[in-house]
Amino acid sequence: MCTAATYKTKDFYFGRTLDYEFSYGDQIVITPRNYAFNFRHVGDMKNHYAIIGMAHVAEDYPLYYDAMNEKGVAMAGLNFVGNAVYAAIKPDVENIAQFEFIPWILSQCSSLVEVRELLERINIVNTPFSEQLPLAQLHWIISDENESITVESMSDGLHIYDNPVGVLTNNPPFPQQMFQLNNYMYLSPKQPRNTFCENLALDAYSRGMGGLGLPGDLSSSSRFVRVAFTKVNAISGESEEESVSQFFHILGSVDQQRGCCEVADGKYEITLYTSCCNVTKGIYYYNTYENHQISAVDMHVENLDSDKMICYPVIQGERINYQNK
Ligand SMILES: C[C@H](CCC(=O)NCCS(=O)(=O)O)[C@H]1CC[C@H]2[C@@H]3CC[C@@H]4C[C@H](O)CC[C@]4(C)[C@H]3C[C@H](O)[C@]12C
Repeated sequence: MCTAATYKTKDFYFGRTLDYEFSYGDQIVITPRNYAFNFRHVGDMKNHYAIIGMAHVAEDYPLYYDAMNEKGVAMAGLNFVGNAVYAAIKPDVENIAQFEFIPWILSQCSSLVEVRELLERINIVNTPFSEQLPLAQLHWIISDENESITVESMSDGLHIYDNPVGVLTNNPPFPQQMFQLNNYMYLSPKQPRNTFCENLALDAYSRGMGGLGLPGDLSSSSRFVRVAFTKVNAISGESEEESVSQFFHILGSVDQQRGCCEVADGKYEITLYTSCCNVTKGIYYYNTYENHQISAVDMHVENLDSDKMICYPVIQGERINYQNK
């Protein structure tokens, strides 16, 4: 399971949790403007917008999980198992392998308007990266500071949905996730009034009762509702520290603790990492299950005109700030 969300203060923020029982081995990867992307079916792209994100690197190629570009567009791939179906190669369209989708969009789009145009010509195809890395069944959220969309490639074709709430989890398909929010329209951060029965002396005996009924479990539909409620009500100051801190709290509402979600005998899904892109400034923040401290990589510190990939390892291990020794 995974969860993605957007957040706006002075700057625009986008990020995700990546929940799984093991890591593929990931790094924070920058592909500068002159790194050549050799697309499998549409040829080489020698220059493009610079990209930063979390990726597994194989054969000098960044297999991005989530990333943003220098123009303010961000996107993430989340599991969509049992529903994702990729197409066969077709003539007269842009055939993009599923693992190329993030580079394809982020290398050339400076806004969601441009993303929508590019998506009119795209065919997301079932070409695997390699024998060792077969097709991942994913769907995607793509955002800029003005809007978000969800992209789902299914057996009945490619679906592009407006995503007015700016969050995504896993199954079921996005329209069903949005529909279930109808069931929670009564939730509120305010204390409830007694509309149950005016003759009963009901008492709002605890704070937070306006949210009673918000699902608390780790299923993807429950995480969708929970993170949506948290995100739409979240308030913070506008500074970078206050915004980033608040963003981690929003995704913290759907954090997965080891032991609570068994996926096989003795194997547990956990939140391996949480990311927070400052999409306006090109700074990639993250923390991990084993390291709560927020680390950051700023793309604009690098030579973005280079033709070589730039990689930073994920920093693991808790750093505890002892105050008296
Ligand atoms: C496992 C993750 C989703 C986590 C998740 O949602 N777990 C819940 C399970 S459940 O849905 O709740 O049952 C996903 C998210 C992004 C994926 C990579 C995308 C690039 C690349 C694509 C290639 O084709 C295959 C290898 C590749 C490195 C992919 C590996 C893996 O697939 C990644 C990490």
